[in-house]
Amino acid sequence: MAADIKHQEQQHMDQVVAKIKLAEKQNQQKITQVKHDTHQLQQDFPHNLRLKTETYTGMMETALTVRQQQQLLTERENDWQHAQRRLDILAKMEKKPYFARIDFQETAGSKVETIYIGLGSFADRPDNFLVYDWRAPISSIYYEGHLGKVSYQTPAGMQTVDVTLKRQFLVENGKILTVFDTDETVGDQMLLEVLGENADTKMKSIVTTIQQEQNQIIRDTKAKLLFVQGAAGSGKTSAVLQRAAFLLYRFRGSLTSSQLVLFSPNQLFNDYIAQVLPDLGEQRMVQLTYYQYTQHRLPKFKVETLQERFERRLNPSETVVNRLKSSLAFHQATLAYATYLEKQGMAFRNITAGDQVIFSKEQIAQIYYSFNENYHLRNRLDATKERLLKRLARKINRAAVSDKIQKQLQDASAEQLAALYGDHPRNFQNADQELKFLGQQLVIRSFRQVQKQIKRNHFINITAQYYRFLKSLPQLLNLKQAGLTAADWQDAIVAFEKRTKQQYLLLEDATPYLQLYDLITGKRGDTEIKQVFIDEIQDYTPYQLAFLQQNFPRAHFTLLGDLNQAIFTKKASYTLLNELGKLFPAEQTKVVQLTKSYRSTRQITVFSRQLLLNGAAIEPFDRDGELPVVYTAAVPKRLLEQAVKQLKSNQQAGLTTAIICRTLAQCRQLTKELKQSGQTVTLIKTENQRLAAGTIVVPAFLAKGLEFDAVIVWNADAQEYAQADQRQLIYTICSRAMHRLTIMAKDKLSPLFDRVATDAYRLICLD
Ligand SMILES: Nc1ncnc2c1ncn2[C@@H]1O[C@H](COP(=O)(O)OP(=O)(O)OP(=O)(O)O)[C@@H](O)[C@H]1O
Repeated sequence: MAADIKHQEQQHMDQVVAKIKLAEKQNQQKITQVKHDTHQLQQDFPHNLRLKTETYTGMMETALTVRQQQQLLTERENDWQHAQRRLDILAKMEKKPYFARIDFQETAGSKVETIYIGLGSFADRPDNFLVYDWRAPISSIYYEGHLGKVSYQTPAGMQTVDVTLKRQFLVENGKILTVFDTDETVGDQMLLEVLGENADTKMKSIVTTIQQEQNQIIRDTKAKLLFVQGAAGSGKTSAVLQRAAFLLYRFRGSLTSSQLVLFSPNQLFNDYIAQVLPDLGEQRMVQLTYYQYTQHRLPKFKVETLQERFERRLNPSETVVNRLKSSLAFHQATLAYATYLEKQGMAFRNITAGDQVIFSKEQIAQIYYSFNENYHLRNRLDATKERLLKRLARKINRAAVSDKIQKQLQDASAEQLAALYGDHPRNFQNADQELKFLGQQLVIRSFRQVQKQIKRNHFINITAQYYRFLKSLPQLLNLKQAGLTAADWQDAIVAFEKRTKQQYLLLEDATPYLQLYDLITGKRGDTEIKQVFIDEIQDYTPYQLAFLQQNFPRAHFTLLGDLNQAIFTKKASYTLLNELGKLFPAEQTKVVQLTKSYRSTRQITVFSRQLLLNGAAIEPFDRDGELPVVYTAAVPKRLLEQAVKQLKSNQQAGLTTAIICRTLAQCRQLTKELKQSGQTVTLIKTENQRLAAGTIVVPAFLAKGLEFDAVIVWNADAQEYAQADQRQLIYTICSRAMHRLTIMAKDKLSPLFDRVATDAYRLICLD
């Protein structure tokens, strides 16, 4: 019976594949035709073009012809790109035309309809869809429910159908390997197959096995803020990438991938996920890290790096200062300070030429505050610039006829004078006019730098301004309420001053600094960006989110995170959700929880969730594996020997291993030792590296968001992980493992593991 079904389905697939191949051929012909047309257009163009430059109408005519030619070429180019993209999708579909079949009835007694769902849609004639795109409204029923009545969203409203069959296929190269008939949303069996595979260095799309709750994230089009809190490995990153692909499809014609931005935890991660959108047949979107976003706008500073942020140890008062600078209250204070600056308190720099002061800071301040109260900071700055440029022009005119300049002109050589004339026609009314003109040219040259300083806002001093803001803070908010004394705050200001002298900015200062800068210069947000996705949101501060919201005023935000993996913001992350409520109105916010973890085997998830104080809600996916193993030894050499053995055993099982240490220094040390023992390992030192194949040694802060077949947690002892706030870190590290987890500790395992039941792992003492 099953064999019959498989046979029939294969026959159907063969027919579809044949039609896809035909379409590929036609597409290829179209591409060849477009290429030929383009080539022809370019060749013929010089012959068809008659340059008419004598008269104005002639010139206009020529310009018009050139424009038409450009338009034709652009059209061809678009046709070509479109056909090429279609061809790419067809080539993929030829190998795997679809992965599911659904039979359903629209109303009781009506004809049973059958649809097939694949990576893209395919019709052999208009409206005769042999395959539906996974993002089409009707495809939603595959992801949304069991057999029986299922509702799905269409542009015209909700539709309900009666699903009578749900069939999934595992396909390779046009051949059906397995057929699953299921009553599940997306059957566990199929998921098991997919999850049992070994990891690649690139993330894969989950299009065939998207789960119901993930589908809600992917297909939401209403929320202005979509907040996803999900356990490690629950598919947040996967869902957001599918979501990007979905939105591009749903709003095709009005949304392009350049209007999407993804903020990711580090560059390594960008490399890891880079292939998903292209695999789904879409173009890549802009991906960047928050560090890149700020550092690029602060070229004169060295902004704190990920590693520095992670390894920096804060004393109690620094922790409170850090929390304050990260808060929405501090953001409010920045806005309030900007309002105050409309009346007084702006810090200016002299405008100079060499050592001569052209406009003093007092003069500039006087101009800046001379405008009436309707002028806000942006207009004030623009009006000041305008006034300064006018005054500069007057200065130039006066100086042009001064004795000093006229004397210089008399001494000038013929070449120098020719340079001053430039292209200007030499039809002056009289000699005075001519000398004035030459004088102006001479002065303009020496004042060019001054003009630049004015135009580029060099007369405003942002560092001094930010410093003044910090000093004014006690008037803007209640320090005591924030848990700080005046003396603590004073210390923080001194520390800031010291750092800025070395051109160094902590990440906690970088954002307020930029925010103040933007308020003063009136920088407008980027209205082109329509969707902002932020992964690992727990590592962002409320201040940063407020800043991003201002920078992308038209965008919808999708924020994904796991408060249990807050390895940078630690406890502070728990206030994030609260603070978010202040940024986005509740009626435009949707919160989705993902509790099932797909990445790891049941044993690994059960083990790692016990590391958390509130991990009980995390549901393991029922995929069986080995118990995690913990090795302890008093002699470090024993652990190293065991690590080498473990690497070999992992390799034999076909598993790629990542050894994760807490710090980069430990990674370096371990890499050295492993290499001395003859192991081939790659040390991941920076996020700018590529994820190499084979064993890697990687510090915890770079392993964020990634996953590996096997993980070895190095130095998991009491010395290394002693503090309560490292609980999230150790959870993050352990939850990177898909199939096998090994933990190595010198002497005694860290007390952070005390909560884990002893039957959740095997403990082996190597002494
Ligand atoms: N519906 C699904 N079908 C198949 N695989 C899935 C599905 N959902 C998640 N996975 C797999 O689970 C693993 C974890 O997914 P992902 O990295 O998206 O989770 P995450 O929530 O972002 O994790 P973390 O917070 O730990 O970084 C990936 O290998 C992904 O392919």
